Amino acid sequence: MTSEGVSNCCGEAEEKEDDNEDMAMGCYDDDDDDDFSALTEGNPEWGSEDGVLGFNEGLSGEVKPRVLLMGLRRSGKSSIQKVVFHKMSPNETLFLESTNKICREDVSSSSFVSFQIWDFPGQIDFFDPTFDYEMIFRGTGALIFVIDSQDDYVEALSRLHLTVTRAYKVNPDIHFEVFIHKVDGLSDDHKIEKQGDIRRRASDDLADARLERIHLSFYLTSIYDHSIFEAFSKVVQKLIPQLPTLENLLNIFISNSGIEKAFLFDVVSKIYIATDSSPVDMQTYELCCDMIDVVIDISCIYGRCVQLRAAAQQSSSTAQQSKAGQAWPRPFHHQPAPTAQQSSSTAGQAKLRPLYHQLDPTGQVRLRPSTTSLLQQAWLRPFHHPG
Ligand SMILES: Nc1nc2c(ncn2[C@@H]2O[C@H](COP(=O)(O)OP(=O)(O)OP(=O)(O)O)[C@@H](O)[C@H]2O)c(=O)[nH]1
Repeated sequence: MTSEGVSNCCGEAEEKEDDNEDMAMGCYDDDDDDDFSALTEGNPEWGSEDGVLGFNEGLSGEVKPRVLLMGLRRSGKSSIQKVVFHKMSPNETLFLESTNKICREDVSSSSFVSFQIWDFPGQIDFFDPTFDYEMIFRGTGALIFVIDSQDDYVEALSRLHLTVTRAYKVNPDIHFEVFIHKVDGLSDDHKIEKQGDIRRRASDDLADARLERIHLSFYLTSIYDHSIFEAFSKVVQKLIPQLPTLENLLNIFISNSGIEKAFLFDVVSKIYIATDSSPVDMQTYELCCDMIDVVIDISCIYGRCVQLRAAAQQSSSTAQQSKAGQAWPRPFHHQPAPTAQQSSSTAGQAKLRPLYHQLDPTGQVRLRPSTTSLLQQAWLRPFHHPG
């Protein structure tokens, strides 16, 4: 399953010309001028009367569930969005500027994966009377509240409580997801301890407000490993009404094929939208993610990939190659020159870079070290034909 549509909130637009893949970028930047005032009632503090959204669009087209990313400033909201949906490398998030307006992103990977992500500025006070939070929460499927685990989380917890209780009153069907984020800096014991403490305090706050019925799900996440993809997978799965059917099909698939574990992946984001009912082992998930990279790398070498040269232009100035990554050097001659639109699509290049980032200035295709090592492992392993 490949991603057809992902929209970018930062004014970049890309179109991928491929038979089956279109990436439509919807932008909510200074150029848009729509109904955002309906939300903010013209409050310029939100920085977006020229910004973000068409709230009437539900009337004209399909209504997609919303996934809201909320939390205090610098908790990591935009980084999560960029790493998961734009393939930004985690280190690049160090240079992200603070978000000062709501950004909406359409993710339309397939008929199963279709939602909008709204990234809220940390400093936004959406309970200001001039801010129509009811309108936001009404169409929301999941609210992800991001807590920086490396910071003092007392303020974050009171903000979480306020957000959840308000949202629940407007829409009790929202799934409340708490990402205890940036856990890469913590030891395993410390992670568990933090999670327990945050869970206990959040539950106590809800109990004090006699709102025990609100269910919060907690995840330990970091953009520096696969935990953020796993957590997002679980969030997205809750928005897929066909999930039980998909799980059943995967159960049937593994019981009839002898395969140990099956995931149904959205290839580009590496979110898995369903798996069979056996428990998910993180290492298996990571291995599958790496194998997807291998397949993409190889299909990029042998498949039809009109944007490769555009990616090469981007990569040639940035790629730092390690010796281990120089497997399969291969001259690259047959790609058509990019159209003006393609070559101007910096968003497209950014997205392609992690997938194809192994093109050097001379046009040699080079695989990522992880791809090379996986291929080596696969080739060194004895092959037993089932027959
Ligand atoms: N160590 C670590 N740092 C992270 C992680 N995720 C994000 N960061 C860093 O946290 C800082 C803030 O990230 P942002 O994504 O800009 O935070 P934000 O919540 O969108 O901030 P606002 O736009 O101000 O609301 C950046 O320097 C990121 O590199 C993580 O998983 N681990």
